[in-house]
Amino acid sequence: MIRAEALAKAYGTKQAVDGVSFTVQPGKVTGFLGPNGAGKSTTMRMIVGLDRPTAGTVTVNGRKYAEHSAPLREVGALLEAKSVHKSRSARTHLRALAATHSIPNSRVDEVIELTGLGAVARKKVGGFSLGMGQRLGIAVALLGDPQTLILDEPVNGLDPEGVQWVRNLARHQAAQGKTVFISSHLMSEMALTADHLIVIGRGRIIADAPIEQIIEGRSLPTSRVKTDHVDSLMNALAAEHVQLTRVDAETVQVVGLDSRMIARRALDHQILLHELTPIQQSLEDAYMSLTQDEVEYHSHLGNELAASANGKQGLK
Ligand SMILES: Nc1ncnc2c1ncn2[C@@H]1O[C@H](COP(=O)(O)OP(=O)(O)OP(=O)(O)O)[C@@H](O)[C@H]1O
Repeated sequence: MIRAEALAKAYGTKQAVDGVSFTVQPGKVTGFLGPNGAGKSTTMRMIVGLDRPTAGTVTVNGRKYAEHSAPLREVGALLEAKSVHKSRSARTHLRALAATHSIPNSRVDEVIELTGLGAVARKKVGGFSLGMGQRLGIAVALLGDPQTLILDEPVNGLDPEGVQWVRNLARHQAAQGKTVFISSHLMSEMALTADHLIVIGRGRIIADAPIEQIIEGRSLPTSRVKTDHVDSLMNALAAEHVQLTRVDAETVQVVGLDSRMIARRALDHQILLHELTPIQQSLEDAYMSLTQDEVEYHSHLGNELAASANGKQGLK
């Protein structure tokens, strides 16, 4: 279990992490999401003692990272900054790390196998692709068979097979009762991987809940309705909290009314509907709506693309 209490980090006048409190529970995959510069890496670095908090505390299984006698056996971490001698082979690197924690060479062979590095384990790390480097980072994280796994953007640079492999690995570790904390920009990936989400924006927690709750909590009911009497239907449904968009001559998208209420209003006004389809919001939509005020650098083009993608989704 990871517990942060009023954890904060300032770089000069920049408040990178602004007093966050959260708990990451064992037996689950917890996703750590947030826009660029939100404070994810800084938080993760503080968990493993690579950055010193300016205020607050963070513990892993009740102790600060540095207070664990064999940290590699307690916490395995893949963080963005890697310190690997480029002229060493992956195997030598892993063996050197294992030796510092009295981890047997047989475990080195196991993690090489587990991370699919078998074919390149004797090659120099300097020549590794980004994906191979990520796999080596994950092999290091797994070396001590730790109770807690912290992975910062683990799918960066991985091909689809690699992405699926990370997902299975995370789920498998959580199923064994381990604490798994993963940061990612890929909402769609988190939807498939995480049980619980902590969302951070500008150094503050903006959501901390099971994944379904985040999707449901942020989404207004949305439906696609077809009728031969679009104008009459739009008049019948019009209200301050309801958004109506005419999609084509017979289709309206309705946001802010559930489908039961739409059917009731149509019946009251004697309007025949020939389609009424509730549309599920994606995690991506929920995330965009949560973080829209928290992004450090807004991209207008990005927002327009997202809006048009959302519109398209509603029409599928
Ligand atoms: N060493 C540093 N010195 C100064 N500012 C820093 C340093 N490290 C991070 N920051 C700033 O702190 C804020 C949080 O950065 P951090 O890397 O933790 O965010 P992040 O959520 O991991 O972002 P990304 O997804 O882009 O990696 C950013 O504004 C960043 O510019």
